[in-house]
Amino acid sequence: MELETSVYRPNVAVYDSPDGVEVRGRYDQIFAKILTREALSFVAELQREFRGHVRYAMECRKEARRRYNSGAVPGFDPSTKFIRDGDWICASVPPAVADRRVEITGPVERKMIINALNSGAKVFMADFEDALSPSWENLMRGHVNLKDAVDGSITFHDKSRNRVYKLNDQTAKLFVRPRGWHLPEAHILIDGEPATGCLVDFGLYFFHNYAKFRQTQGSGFGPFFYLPKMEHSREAKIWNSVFERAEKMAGIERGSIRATVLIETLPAVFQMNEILYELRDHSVGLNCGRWDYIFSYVKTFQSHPDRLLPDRVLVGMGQHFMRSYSDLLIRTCHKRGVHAMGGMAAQIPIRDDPKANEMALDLVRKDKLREVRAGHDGTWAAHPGLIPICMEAFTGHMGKSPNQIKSVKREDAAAITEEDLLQIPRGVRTLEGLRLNTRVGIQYLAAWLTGSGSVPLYNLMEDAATAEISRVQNWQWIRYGVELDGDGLGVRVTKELFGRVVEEEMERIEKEVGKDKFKKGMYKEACKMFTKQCTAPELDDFLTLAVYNHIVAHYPINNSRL
Ligand SMILES: CC(=O)SCCNC(=O)CCNC(=O)[C@H](O)C(C)(C)COP(=O)(O)OP(=O)(O)OC[C@H]1O[C@@H](n2cnc3c(N)ncnc32)[C@H](O)[C@@H]1OP(=O)(O)O
Ligand SMILES: O=CC(=O)O
Ligand SMILES: [Mg+2]
Repeated sequence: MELETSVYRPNVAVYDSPDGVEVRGRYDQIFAKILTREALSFVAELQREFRGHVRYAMECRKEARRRYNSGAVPGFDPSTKFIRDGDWICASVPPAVADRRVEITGPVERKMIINALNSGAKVFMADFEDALSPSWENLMRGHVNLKDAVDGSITFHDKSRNRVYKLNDQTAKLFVRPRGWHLPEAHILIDGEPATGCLVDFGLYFFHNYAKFRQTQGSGFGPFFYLPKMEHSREAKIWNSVFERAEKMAGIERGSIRATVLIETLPAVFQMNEILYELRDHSVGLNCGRWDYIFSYVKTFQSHPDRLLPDRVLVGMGQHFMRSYSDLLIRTCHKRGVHAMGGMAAQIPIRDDPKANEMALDLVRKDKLREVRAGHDGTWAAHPGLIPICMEAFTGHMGKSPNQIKSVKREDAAAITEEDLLQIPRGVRTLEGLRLNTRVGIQYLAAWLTGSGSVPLYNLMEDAATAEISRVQNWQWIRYGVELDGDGLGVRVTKELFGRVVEEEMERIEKEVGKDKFKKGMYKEACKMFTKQCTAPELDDFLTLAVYNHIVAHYPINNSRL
């Protein structure tokens, strides 16, 4: 089916909502096929059953933040030692996803979905999170696209190239990543309050696709999910209960739904066993979400001036704390019988410069070789052009074995300590680092405000996680007036210096993107928001949460039942 959402006209129709559910997003006949009374009822049931648990989990996050802000550091929880020491394993891996050596990720856009499913990767992670700006239009089109993808009917006509896209016979297995627990969905009110974003994402996708998915993609299992940004196993426990609730509603066997949890917050690295334990009937492993993990390191230590990060470009997987995290994740997953997935290299192919392209591809190759040699079972690719390199690295090492779960135990990683996981990253802090964070942060935010959640900037993939690093690093350097190395040697980062950098970088952005695009885009608004965030007395928890209201578009006429 070709997706043609209706052109805008004043709302005269409304969604058929159950009691207590109010849809405040634009009405569209195509969206109405997703927002059915039955699907909305299911979302409302999830919201009503779990909202208290979610609220409590978010309060616990705040409480932990207060402790870290008073000088505490995260560590292993003595009260759950029995789980870490126990001999349990997770449910066995569904055959359909035993081999996940290369996974491509991308937002839930129509053409991207088709390209990703056809890309030759083993898995496609369709993203409602880091790679998506969660506007009503993006979210609802995303659901329409996924439904068409699961039933195999998805097509896309690129009119500018007169090219029609459709699915190949062989496609990647689909995983869906709902938003994190912290994000609301302001266009759907349940009992007068915005719904929890991830329950909307999960609920609508599950409701419409579970049957077809299990038949065509999961060989009796599924649907499959990626779960982002958790900080504690109590959050995994909520997901486990959500899955059980969904399985019951659908009348399918317990343990059908499977999910990989991203370990992408610093507190969560101390909870990996506990997270797997909570999800042991629904787990297909853990993944190293390296970009949010770096962001979380800064956020966790926002009140620890002795733990400042060096330039963003220097915080790679070679840093001791990052290597320790990846090694311990591999050991933990393999001990529990599940996949230990690697992460995303930020380099993307560079079309117009063969030499720079070769250098970028070489960096990706090295990153993937490091991952497979360490014992990871698969990795992420940001772009179809990187899949052959990732495949070569993993297949070169694993051969025909679908994964390394049984063959690489990494017993040596049992010696990794709290100190290893928290070790301060080494490197210089430079004016160029401050400039790059600023230039990238503003351009990313401008894109996000206009509907794009992942963009190429300076030949790298930028999404919400990488933009967060830019924001919090600037905040930290300004807050503690760090002394710069390199060109800015001896100069301290102050609000005044940052103000000058912002002005100069805005001029540079205007030159680079051209006056016309600069004027039409939301660069000035983005600059204002980014500057405010970097200079705020208190660090905001999430950039995308702080600016979310700017992409909310309510249609009150929807409610008048004309
Ligand atoms: C930190 C994390 O959370 S990582 C996970 C979240 N981030 C992501 O998923 C990022 C995914 N990647 C992307 O969004 C894109 O690759 C970008 C924005 C980085 C670069 O996009 P572009 O500049 O448009 O790439 P480019 O022009 O080279 O694309 C060439 C072709 O590849 C396709 N393509 C690019 N990336 C992807 C992808 N990830 N999935 C599917 N297709 C893709 C394009 O659609 C295009 O197709 P076409 O030739 O049929 O028109
Ligand atoms: O979601 C992935 C990350 O690196 O962040
Ligand atoms: Mg992430």
